[in-house]
Amino acid sequence: MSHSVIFDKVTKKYKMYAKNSEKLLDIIFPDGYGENFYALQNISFTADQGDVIGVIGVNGAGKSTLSNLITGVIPPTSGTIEIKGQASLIAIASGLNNELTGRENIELKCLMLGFNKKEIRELMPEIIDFADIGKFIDQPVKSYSSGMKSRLGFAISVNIDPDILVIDEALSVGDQTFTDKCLDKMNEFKEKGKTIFFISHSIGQVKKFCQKALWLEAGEVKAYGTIKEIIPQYEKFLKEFKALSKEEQKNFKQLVLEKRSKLREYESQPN
Ligand SMILES: Nc1ncnc2c1ncn2[C@@H]1O[C@H](COP(=O)(O)OP(=O)(O)OP(=O)(O)O)[C@@H](O)[C@H]1O
Repeated sequence: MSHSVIFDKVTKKYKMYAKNSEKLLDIIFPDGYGENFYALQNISFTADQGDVIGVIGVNGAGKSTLSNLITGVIPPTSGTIEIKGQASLIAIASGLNNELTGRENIELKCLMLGFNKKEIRELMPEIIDFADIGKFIDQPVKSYSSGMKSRLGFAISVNIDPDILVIDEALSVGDQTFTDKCLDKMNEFKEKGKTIFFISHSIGQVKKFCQKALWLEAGEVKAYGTIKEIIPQYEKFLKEFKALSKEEQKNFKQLVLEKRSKLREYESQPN
């Protein structure tokens, strides 16, 4: 069966409250309290079978929100997400229960994905071998380093053979040997025609691994196309962005949001 991911005008809104009491008041008087914050706004794109897409954008652009939406960890506020095939998220500590051991987490995730006990017994050694975290596999996840969590998350996700794989910064932690092992596995997936979303701050890795790029900026799609089209534009942007002071970088997102809101106001005015 072929698989794809279709986002149609997807928005994820969060409410921000200055005080906890405002949060309570908002339950009693909906929309009277708190400030709307759009982590993603009006996102539309299609990813087909075999697409390997690098999701790029500066801190806070909305990359992790997008990966959580694709994998169903969070629901959209509005718009529709159509996922054909089984998506699996690889993110540091994603879906791992801190109180359970590594082994128990493997069982839990596999059960949630519909595997039976026999299938889990067969998968278990492969996953443990890939994670390669030694005796820690029988320790609670709360005692793991972020590298170990990433190893376990990656090992579970790739060994359950999903159709759609979302890799959220998994390769930014861990040693080179593990990174190489992950890249090998990802290349294997690529050859099998899986759909892969690769969320990364490393332009080098995106260029090496992906054919397409989805550039998010302040919660919207700035551009979506081939690596050849998008990366030179993004590199130009990043060069200027990095030349800003930390304070200016922080203000940048606000400036983009203000400009966008002004443009929308202008567009909605009658001629
Ligand atoms: N649960 C939440 N409540 C409120 N705001 C949130 C929540 N989750 C994310 N956000 C906000 O949404 C925006 C997008 O966050 P997201 O983590 O998706 O960005 P990102 O591109 O993955 O950033 P980074 O590269 O730093 O990981 C940020 O401004 C973040 O503060």
